Amino acid sequence: MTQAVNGTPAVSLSGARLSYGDRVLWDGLDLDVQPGEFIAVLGPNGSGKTSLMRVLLGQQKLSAGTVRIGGAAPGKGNRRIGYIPQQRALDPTIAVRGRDLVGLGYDGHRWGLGIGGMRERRQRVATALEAVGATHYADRPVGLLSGGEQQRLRVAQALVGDPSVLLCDEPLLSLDLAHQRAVSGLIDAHRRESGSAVLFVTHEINPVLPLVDRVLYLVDGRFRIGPPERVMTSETLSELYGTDIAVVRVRGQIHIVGTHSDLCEDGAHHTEELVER
Ligand SMILES: Nc1ncnc2c1ncn2[C@@H]1O[C@H](COP(=O)(O)OP(=O)(O)OP(=O)(O)O)[C@@H](O)[C@H]1O
Repeated sequence: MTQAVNGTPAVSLSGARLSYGDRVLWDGLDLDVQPGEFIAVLGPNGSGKTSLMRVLLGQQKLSAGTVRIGGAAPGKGNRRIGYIPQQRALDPTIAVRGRDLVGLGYDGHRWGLGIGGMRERRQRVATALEAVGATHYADRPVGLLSGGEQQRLRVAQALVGDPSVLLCDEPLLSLDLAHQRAVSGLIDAHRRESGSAVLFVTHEINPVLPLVDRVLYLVDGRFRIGPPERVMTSETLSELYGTDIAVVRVRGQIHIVGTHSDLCEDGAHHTEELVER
């Protein structure tokens, strides 16, 4: 993990609370994320993971506490946030080409590019497309691409602007194993080379387990923060879920064993780690 040059965390939440009406998603959340740090954000459906991303993007106000991105309030000033949103299939009638979609990620914080700037932009977009294996479909309309192909473009779009904070909301969904590895490798390389802090929402920790510095695990208003070996234990997860949960490690992978209703809000399926008893 890269240490902050001037000691300013890439992301800082202090006494953070988010509630919608009577429903408290999380409260008293203190979290400083250092440049280059990789945080996995875990928790069942509805525990507030995407809402946390929205707070960091400046799209959702905290109910209490403070949030800082690189020392400043989130929002318009923080142009170097890369965001890979939770996947939704794009409208099939969208005629924009993949190459143009990725270009928007480069333009986000640059205005009035001269000729040299345009050349640089073209090159950076081409490199990002190549890195996610999207070059061969970059000139097709994005609406006609498969879910996995669209997802790889979103990853390229988030990385092309060289973000200092990378927010990823289930970026591996609908990717095959080879592309899951390629995408997590790209995110890892980016944070190592440019010191970008990564907050990575996922229901399945195993594909990124070797990259994870700390886990933020949210359950029904409660949370735990710490390295995977401290948070992903039977004791901690049983406390968090308020019921008997067993965490089993098999060949370096983590499996959570509990009943379906123990692990899911409203009985909804939430995790591929789930092993029914
Ligand atoms: N603007 C809003 N107003 C009221 N309730 C909201 C709002 N946004 C989200 N919620 C509710 O807050 C809860 C948390 O939503 P969020 O999308 O953050 O959960 P999540 O942990 O990302 O879930 P999932 O794993 O299903 O993606 C949900 O019950 C959702 O319905």
